[in-house]
Amino acid sequence: MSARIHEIAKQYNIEPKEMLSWLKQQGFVAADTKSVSSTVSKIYYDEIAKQFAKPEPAPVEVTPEPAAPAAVVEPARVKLPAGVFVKSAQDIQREKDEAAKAAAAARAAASATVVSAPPVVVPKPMPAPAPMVKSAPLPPPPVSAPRFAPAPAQVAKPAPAPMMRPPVAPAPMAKAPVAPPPVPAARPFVPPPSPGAKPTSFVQPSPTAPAASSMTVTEEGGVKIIHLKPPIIVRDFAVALGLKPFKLISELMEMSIFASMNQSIDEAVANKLAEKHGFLLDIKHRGETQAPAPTPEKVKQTKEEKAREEDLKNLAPRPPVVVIMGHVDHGKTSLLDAIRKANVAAGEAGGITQHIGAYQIEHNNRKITFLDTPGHAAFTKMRARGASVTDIAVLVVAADDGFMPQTDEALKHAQDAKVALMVAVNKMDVKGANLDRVKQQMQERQITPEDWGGEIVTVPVAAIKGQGITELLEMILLQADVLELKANPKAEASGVVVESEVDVGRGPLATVIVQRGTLRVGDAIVCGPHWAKVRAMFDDKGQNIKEAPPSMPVRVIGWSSSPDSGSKFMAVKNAREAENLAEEEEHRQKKEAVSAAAAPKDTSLDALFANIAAVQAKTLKVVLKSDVYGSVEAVRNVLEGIKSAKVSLEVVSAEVGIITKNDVLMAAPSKATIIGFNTKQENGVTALAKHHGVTIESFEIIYELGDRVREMMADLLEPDLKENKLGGAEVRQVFPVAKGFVAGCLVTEGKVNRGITARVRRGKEIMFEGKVGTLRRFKDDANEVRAGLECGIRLDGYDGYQPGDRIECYEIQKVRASL
Ligand SMILES: Nc1nc2c(ncn2[C@@H]2O[C@H](COP(=O)(O)OP(=O)(O)OP(=O)(O)O)[C@@H](O)[C@H]2O)c(=O)[nH]1
Repeated sequence: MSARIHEIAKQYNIEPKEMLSWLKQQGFVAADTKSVSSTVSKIYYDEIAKQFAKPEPAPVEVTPEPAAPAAVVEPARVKLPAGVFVKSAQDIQREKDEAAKAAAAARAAASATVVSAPPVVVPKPMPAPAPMVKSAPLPPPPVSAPRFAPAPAQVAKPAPAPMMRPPVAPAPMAKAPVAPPPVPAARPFVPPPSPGAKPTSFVQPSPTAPAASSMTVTEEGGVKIIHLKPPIIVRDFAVALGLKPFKLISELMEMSIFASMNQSIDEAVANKLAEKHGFLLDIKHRGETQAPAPTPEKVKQTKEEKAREEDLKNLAPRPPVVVIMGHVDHGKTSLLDAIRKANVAAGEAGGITQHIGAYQIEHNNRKITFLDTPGHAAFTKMRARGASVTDIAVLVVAADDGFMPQTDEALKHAQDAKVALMVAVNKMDVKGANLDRVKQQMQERQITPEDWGGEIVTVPVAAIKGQGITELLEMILLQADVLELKANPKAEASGVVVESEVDVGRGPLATVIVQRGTLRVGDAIVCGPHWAKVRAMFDDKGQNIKEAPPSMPVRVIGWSSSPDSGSKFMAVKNAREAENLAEEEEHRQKKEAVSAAAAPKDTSLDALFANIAAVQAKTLKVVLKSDVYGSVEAVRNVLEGIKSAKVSLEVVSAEVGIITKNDVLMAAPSKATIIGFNTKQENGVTALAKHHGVTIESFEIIYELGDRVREMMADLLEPDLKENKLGGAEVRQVFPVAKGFVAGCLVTEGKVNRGITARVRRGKEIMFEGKVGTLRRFKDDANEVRAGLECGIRLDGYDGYQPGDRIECYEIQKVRASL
């Protein structure tokens, strides 16, 4: 609703032009307004009233009411100039309602700051506003509406509601409880066009509202942060909070804070509101340098710090994870078996032992986890992937053999991995067992046994007889105590994949060891480019379990594909997130592979020749299949260990599973050999392989596999020729015969055969090489003449024998070339 300028001017007895120019000056009408018939928005009525109302008693009177806060202007009690303004009954009712609402709000404002309000408010029109303190004891009287009530009839619905003013704003009409400072009537009203200065503007945006503030909202680690600089303007703040400004205003009112859309609120209030709506405030004051936005690393670091703090609160002891390493045949497997048999965890007896890559036993009511893939291949592979699942390494040394090359290798791996080391001297029962010699060797390697003044716990055992097992386990537990192994079982699960395989019925399976948190059926986990929704979990006895706490090895079902042993896994929010993360990782790996392939190549001549040589070099191509992922890795390691300058080895594929017809079809074009390790063949594979000329070799012992592959590689080379001496004879006489001459000889070594290759040697010089065409014993032909006997020998095509010559008989053997 609005009134025309001349009408307003008339009301205040002011020249319309004067009124127009003042309105323009205040920005209440457009600067180019020329006509006094133009209208003025009712939102300015209050300001106009403040400026032009006379100090004399107003034509509007509000009957004072004893309950001051309810200083509601009863329209019925307002004396209106007769005949000027006509209101319908509904209008009056509405005005009543609105007035009541405003009064209620005003009461709330007053009650927030005032204990008892003065009983009466006489809304005398004050010529100029006496700025009210924030704790204005009285709600502002409904001045503006009654003032404009006499406005011309075309103001169909005059601004009726006596709006309460925000306590922070000047309360122009409210009588101060003490004495309102006398204000000169003509004092010009200088309302800053700023929003906060317009007491009634809190429900109407001011035309001169400040430009949109620089509030920005960011999200870091799931927390929404509003970055802003004061002043905190209600409207902008509402936008940042995602609220309608009116909603925020009403929330402010609930807090007894009355602010218009364009007013500012203080930081404490903003903080409370932000908190209520789940935001954090980042307030930058002037002069403060804007802190750089946190980097993803920073966010990650903060998250990790949080996780660490969380862990510290919930740390609980966890069982040690032990690996057994040592030289071949020193008894690693026997020791693992002995430990397992002797110490089945209570209540688990009767379960069927499953090889899942790790098992857990109980000793003295405490659990110990053993990785049951003996040897260091799996261990090193895990380390290569950055996984350090092992706490203690037990180095097995046979008491009769002592330290051997692989013992040293295993020792180096354990030391590199910085795991706690213990030595089990095995085979103490065999003849020739020498514990002291082993200890001596330990000392030489700077791993002095405890009882020799060093730090390395050394336990003599006889795995095959089960002797010393208890002591070994006790020592392991003692070592675990020293290490103070702890983990937070309450965290989200994370850990390491120990082994994986593909089961025909159940799909990919993987044994994992939880390192932190507890893994539960139903959890979603991600492991590099693989993910799983845990459908079921089994322990090493094949028993179904629902939860796996830290250090517990479990076989997990529900994988999208076979994860790599040694890779780390972690639980995430849900399957969708797991799948997304796995996809991202797959994409990243592919990209990495593509960019590596596209990397500039060495184009030097040397490189060119090296390439030509490489092309010419023979290559043995291998398609590898194995029962479990751990074995694939182990076999691959063995194969990669075969080095040759003459033949190279190319593993076309290395997968878990049985040998299938597909493998044959894949191997055929590249003439690859299929190598199976501990795995079977699909029906019909043999026939298909024969048809395509594909060789399949199966092994159960890894060293045999290595040897055979070496042979196959060597077979690709041209064989080496080796002379095999069969016999020798000395020429004593030369006899003429019909066709030439025969050498009369004494066989001095081996034997001489007819048809064999021989050479005639005179001193160091070879006179002739050819076949033995004639071999006679006396006058008879002979096939073979042995050492010590005389005979006649003639080589086809040669007659130049002389007494004293030597006839050497030999054969050329083809032997496999060496790599
Ligand atoms: N007398 C005796 N023989 C043992 C003992 N421990 C193991 N053996 C024998 O030593 C041989 C090798 O034992 P394994 O347990 O297979 O040794 P390993 O280190 O696992 O061997 P690889 O798996 O080939 O590396 C087997 O014939 C065992 O019977 C022991 O305490 N006393």
